[in-house]
Amino acid sequence: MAEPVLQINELVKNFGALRATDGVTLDLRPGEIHALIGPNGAGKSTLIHQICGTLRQDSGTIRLAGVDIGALSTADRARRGLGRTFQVSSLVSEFSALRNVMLAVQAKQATSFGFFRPVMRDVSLIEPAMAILERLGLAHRARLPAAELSHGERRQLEIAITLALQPKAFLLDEPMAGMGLEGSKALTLFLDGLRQEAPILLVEHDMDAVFTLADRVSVLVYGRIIATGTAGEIRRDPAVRTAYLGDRA
Ligand SMILES: Nc1ncnc2c1ncn2[C@@H]1O[C@H](COP(=O)(O)OP(=O)(O)OP(=O)(O)O)[C@@H](O)[C@H]1O
Repeated sequence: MAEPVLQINELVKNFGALRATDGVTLDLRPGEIHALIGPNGAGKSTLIHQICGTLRQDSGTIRLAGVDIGALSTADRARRGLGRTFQVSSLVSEFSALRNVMLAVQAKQATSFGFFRPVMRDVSLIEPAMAILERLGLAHRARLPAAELSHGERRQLEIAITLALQPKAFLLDEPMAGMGLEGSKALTLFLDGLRQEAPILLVEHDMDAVFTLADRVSVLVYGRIIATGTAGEIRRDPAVRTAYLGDRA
């Protein structure tokens, strides 16, 4: 079996007496979408925060492409190839959609080549940034300030920015939230192709998207993974049905 791109081992995080993640072990293999589901308060966000470094784990390890990143800053983890979208927007709202993506393209070039140039004067950033906006169906909105985009378009723009950074693994935290039916369908189709570029750890409440996309699903309940398997296996798992899915399976 291929080496995992991301390997999380026995991760623990306590908030006082509450154990929010309780020995979580999971991996992300090349080319896959691994969905993480579970009820509200199960510890999904806490886990994502630990992987990307905004929260430090109490114990356990996080390896990206074989390297232990568990003690690195958030920025260093991103530089090493952890591509994360946030539940809370990371866009510069007064900048155009295009300029937001150009900044990300430039940030990637700067880590690769070690220098910065003024963004808007750098025409070499426009073409790759426009190509990414086109892939997300946002090219026609390129010149609008991010603040004027719809909620769904801003979520897509965040993915565009993450894509521009050419990560080794994507961490997508509820990308379908607030997207509407058509938006969710389009994003599902897009994510289906995105896994070829880098594997995706997908935290998502939209079960249609999860069961359509995920190669594997892990179910987190009270900070522990109670099952990992294919969509079919998870749907049939009696413990999962009791703890979470019920008649949604
Ligand atoms: N900073 C914090 N301090 C104290 N408790 C926290 C903190 N962050 C999260 N928790 C608690 O940890 C548990 C896990 O919360 P978390 O937000 O990770 O769950 P979640 O699965 O992401 O939920 P949701 O699906 O609602 O986003 C909850 O009981 C929550 O109240």
